[in-house]
Amino acid sequence: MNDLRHLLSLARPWRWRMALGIGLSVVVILSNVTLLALSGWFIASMALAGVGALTLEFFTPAAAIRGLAVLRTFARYLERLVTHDATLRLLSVLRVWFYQRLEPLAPARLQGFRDGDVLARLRADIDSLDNFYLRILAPAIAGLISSVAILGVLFWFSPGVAVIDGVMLLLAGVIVPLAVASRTRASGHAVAGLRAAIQAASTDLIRGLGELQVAGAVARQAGHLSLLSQKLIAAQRQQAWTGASGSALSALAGQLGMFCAFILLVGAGHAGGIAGNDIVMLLFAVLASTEAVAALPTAFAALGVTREAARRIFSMAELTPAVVLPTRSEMPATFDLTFSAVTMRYAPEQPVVLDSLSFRVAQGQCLALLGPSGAGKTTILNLIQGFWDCEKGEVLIGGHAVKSLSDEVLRQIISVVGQKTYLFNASIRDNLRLVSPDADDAALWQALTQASLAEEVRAFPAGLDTLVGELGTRLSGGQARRIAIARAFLSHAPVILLDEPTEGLDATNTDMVLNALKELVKGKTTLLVTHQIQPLILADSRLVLES
Ligand SMILES: Nc1ncnc2c1ncn2[C@@H]1O[C@H](COP(=O)(O)OP(=O)(O)OP(=O)(O)O)[C@@H](O)[C@H]1O
Repeated sequence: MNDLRHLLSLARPWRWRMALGIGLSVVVILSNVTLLALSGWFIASMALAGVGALTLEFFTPAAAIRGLAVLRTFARYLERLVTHDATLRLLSVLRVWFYQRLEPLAPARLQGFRDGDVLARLRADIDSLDNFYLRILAPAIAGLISSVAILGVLFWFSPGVAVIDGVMLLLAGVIVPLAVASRTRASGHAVAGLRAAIQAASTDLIRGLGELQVAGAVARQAGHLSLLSQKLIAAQRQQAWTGASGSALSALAGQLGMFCAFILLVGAGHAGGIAGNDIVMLLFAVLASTEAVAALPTAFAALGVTREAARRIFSMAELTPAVVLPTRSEMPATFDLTFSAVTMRYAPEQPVVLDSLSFRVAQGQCLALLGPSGAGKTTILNLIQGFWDCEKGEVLIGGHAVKSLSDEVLRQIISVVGQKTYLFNASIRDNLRLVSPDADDAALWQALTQASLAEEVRAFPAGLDTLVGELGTRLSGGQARRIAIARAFLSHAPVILLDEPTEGLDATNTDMVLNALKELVKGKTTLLVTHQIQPLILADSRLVLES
């Protein structure tokens, strides 16, 4: 329930809009009940007037019936407009709010989650929260207010009928929905979990299709996905069945209430306590009053999914980032890089990766980091980028501790060229503008020339508009690497981190990349991680780490 309360606190800015939606729902329910009751009364009165048992002025009730029909249609339209508007506004803000909380968690805190799972939280779980106000909170509050109003009016006519209707509303609007919610709690958890598992398995299937095909494992992965889908269908079917059974029970309670009221009212009618047309009106009112609570059983069937979705979102959003960087900081005046007695481990129970490591890279110099696999070279790059914090010691840029610099400053002063450059499925222009959104074509061509890529891009029919494909699959490995170098030129970052910049490239591409990097690192403080010999021509000095 805490998660749902948290959700409500995020919805505070729209509380008046939400209250208006609930108010309009009450108007719809009450106009419907009144319309049916008044129509029943009117028809019965007309019949009695027809046999001369009653004289009737029929203009006023006929006009009221027309007025109520118009009111209920108009109020229903407005209610849909206002409640959906409030819900969509809440969801859009929630998505941005969640993304803003995710960003500082990457990459350190998100490594324990599968990509598909994070995506499912951002998309499907947030979508599930539309149930909360639209299908659960608003109908429940509107149902409560309308029920009290209906029972008040019934009590004025006949306390006995009010008691019968009260019991019926309690049964249909409280007991049945609560029973439905408790029966669907487990399947609700399962639905949210299975949706995330399906998202993760589909991501694996699409991303690893090449490997799966080579290993002949596509059918196995597809079978796993199909199994998860069947489980999801079974869980959703169970929810739908329970919700539908709840609705049937609620409707039955309504009919039962009307039957009991009928027996009571016919008895009262015989005793002369109540007129025939009023009996019909009250019976119709009892029957129509089920509308106040009719939506609740199916709504409460969705409560489990909604609660689980809220739990999954808030439990991730409440994680503390591995490093909390300040929101603002000054820009260092110089850009030398210092590790001062740095001791680092990834978790308290894990072994030490760096043990009292100290070194300094003077501004404009390039230091090559060498050492066996697992010695901690990538860890050093992670610390400089502010992705992780060290246990002891300090990492400084221009005399400022990295963790005292804001995220914005760090991203401005550091540029990374690694073997795994993420390219978006967009044009070359858009991929370059990622680091410099305002760069014009002249600046982009200059960066491409500096990265030794301009000639090849000119040769593409679409030039800068060439689409690079998913993860840059339409470019060669060397071209993708040189896009990363062009980005580094565009960013003008004074600190360059090179992580295996020529790994996996053939001799020609290695030469081209190294020529571009020679230009890039001129005058910049550079840290080069490599297992290869050729990139060492970039380095002014070397540091060999022991395993
Ligand atoms: N995110 C992480 N969580 C936990 N342990 C990690 C993490 N990243 C690296 N390690 C561990 O830290 C140690 C150093 O890893 P690191 O990647 O820094 O080595 P490396 O020198 O860059 O290796 P390689 O040359 O193979 O890339 C390894 O034992 C590794 O298992």
